[in-house]
Amino acid sequence: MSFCDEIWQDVEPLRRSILAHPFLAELAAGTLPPESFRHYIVQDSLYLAEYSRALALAAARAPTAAGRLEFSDGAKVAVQVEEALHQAFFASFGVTAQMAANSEATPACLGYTSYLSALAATRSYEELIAAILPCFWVYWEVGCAIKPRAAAPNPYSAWIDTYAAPSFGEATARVRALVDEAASNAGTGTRRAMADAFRIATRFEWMFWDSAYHRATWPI
Ligand SMILES: Cc1ncc(C[n+]2csc(CCO)c2C)c(N)n1
Repeated sequence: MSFCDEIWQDVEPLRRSILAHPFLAELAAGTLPPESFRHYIVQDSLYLAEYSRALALAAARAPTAAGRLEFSDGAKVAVQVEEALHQAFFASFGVTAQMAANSEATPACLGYTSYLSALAATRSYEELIAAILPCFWVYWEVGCAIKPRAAAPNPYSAWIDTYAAPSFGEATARVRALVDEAASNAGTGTRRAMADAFRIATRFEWMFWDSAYHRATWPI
């Protein structure tokens, strides 16, 4: 079994909770309240800006040309494609540039992005890319799970199609291969730290949707 297969199996209960989350169930059914989706896309814009930085730092530290290419491309795509998707949703869900500019990252969003930044600043390349992987892999799994059972027409179909696209599956497989390669050259301690980083980032993926579903704010 590859390292990625092992860590994927480790987070199986988390993945089950993600797939069963009402945010995704209602998104698939097309019944998710627009206010929850609006909250999600505004927070996701803030997330993507920071995620792109984490990818750029992973690119800078990648020991191989394949890693530098994949992560620098990912950093660019995170800004370009995802923001294009967001702009379209901003328009159709009534989010103005002003609303987006004035929004503040929620605890879930700031927790996730700060965690990635902390790994990039003070931990190994191996841990950083293990924490980067759930963003790809969890979204690919969610896209593939939702697409066949999504209601049609669905106000969220562009979002679903993005993450169920074969090209996105291919990008996920390439990042997975880079994580497997890093793990195969790493010692036991680093592999354990990679598994922890992967699990923590997967938890943050659940928290991100949960926070949007409840339209969370800071408690104080
Ligand atoms: C909270 C959150 N997690 C993951 C993604 C998905 N995603 C964001 S950037 C990227 C890779 C480069 O495009 C992927 C797959 C998201 N949008 N929001």
